[in-house]
Amino acid sequence: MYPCAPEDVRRVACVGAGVIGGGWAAHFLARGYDVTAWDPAPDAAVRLRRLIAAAWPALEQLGLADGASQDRLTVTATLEEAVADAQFIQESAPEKLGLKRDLLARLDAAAPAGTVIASSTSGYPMTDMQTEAADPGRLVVGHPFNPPYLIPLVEVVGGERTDPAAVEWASRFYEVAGKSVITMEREVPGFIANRLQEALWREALHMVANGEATVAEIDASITEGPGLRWAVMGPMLTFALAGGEGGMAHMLDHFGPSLKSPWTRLEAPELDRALYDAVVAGCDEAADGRSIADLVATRDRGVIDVLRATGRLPRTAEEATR
Ligand SMILES: NC(=O)C1=CN([C@@H]2O[C@H](COP(=O)(O)OP(=O)(O)OC[C@H]3O[C@@H](n4cnc5c(N)ncnc54)[C@H](O)[C@@H]3O)[C@@H](O)[C@H]2O)C=CC1
Ligand SMILES: C[N+](C)(C)CC(=O)CC(=O)[O-]
Repeated sequence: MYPCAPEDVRRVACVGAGVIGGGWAAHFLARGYDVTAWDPAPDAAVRLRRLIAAAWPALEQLGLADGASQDRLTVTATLEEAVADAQFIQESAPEKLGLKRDLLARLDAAAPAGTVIASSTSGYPMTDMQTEAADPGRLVVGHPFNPPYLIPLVEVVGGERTDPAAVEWASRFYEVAGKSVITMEREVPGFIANRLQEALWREALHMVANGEATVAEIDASITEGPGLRWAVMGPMLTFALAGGEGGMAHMLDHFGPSLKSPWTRLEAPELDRALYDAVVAGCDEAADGRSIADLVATRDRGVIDVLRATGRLPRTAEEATR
């Protein structure tokens, strides 16, 4: 049914080549795949090659697969050419439901029979996106994190009409391609990680809107605080340690009653013009004159340092050869 086993994939198509599609293309190239890409924007090829070139130093530090090369990228003139021989397709077009529905149906019509098609959507359930496709069984969500070439996690989930075997195939493929995979049994709004991030972001926006904290204070509260722990242990195990020898049970007995109010207090904030402007201005101030390219390079260096420090990457040349 599938064109090949996940282990035998050689050609991947990336459709939509902005921040995320470009990041996926960089990741797949670094893993030694041939990548075809299509994006309707007139300047897409130039932007894509620039993004991949900027990511490449970080990818070299992570370690390139044998034969990996930026030259294995082909940017095609049409969507049909991009997917004609693809053994896996990653869709990363704008987050608009109608566009995703039409595009996934078009990809389904053009792709070789059985090729799995994954959407990078950061929130739409596949059930809502697969409505127009003739073969919805091969459509899955493969939700990455920015940048996909550095952040290991991808959340995989199907829709009501997805064949569970396609979810399994996609999860295995991502693993082979070097990702850390969470395969979800059922659709959940925002998947897992974005649901958590959205809760944090909702509170952050409320604090900016109410003048309770600045953008800089919000960022520092995470990078100087819980963010340091979260790269090592998730929020659950981290809080279990807050209970001392009594672990999570003591933590819940001790703090549960006092936490009930903050859990239920706030609705989504109104993203009005004043809040929009305050968040944008706060981020400009936090960037302190650094360009987006400078910030990307700083983030990439920092994430690699964290991956090394937490043992996900070798710390020294000696460790790398062990
Ligand atoms: N930016 C982020 O942090 C993350 C985004 N995502 C998801 O990835 C997807 C892409 O988002 P970004 O890369 O951030 O957006 P982006 O705006 O950077 O890139 C979107 C690209 O799609 C192209 N495009 C427009 N119409 C298209 C069409 N009909 N077919 C194919 N391509 C088309 C645009 O020219 C553009 O290059 C979205 O579904 C988003 O939710 C997922 C995880 C993180
Ligand atoms: C902002 N975002 C919702 C598009 C973020 C994601 O979907 C994942 C990420 O990179 O944090």
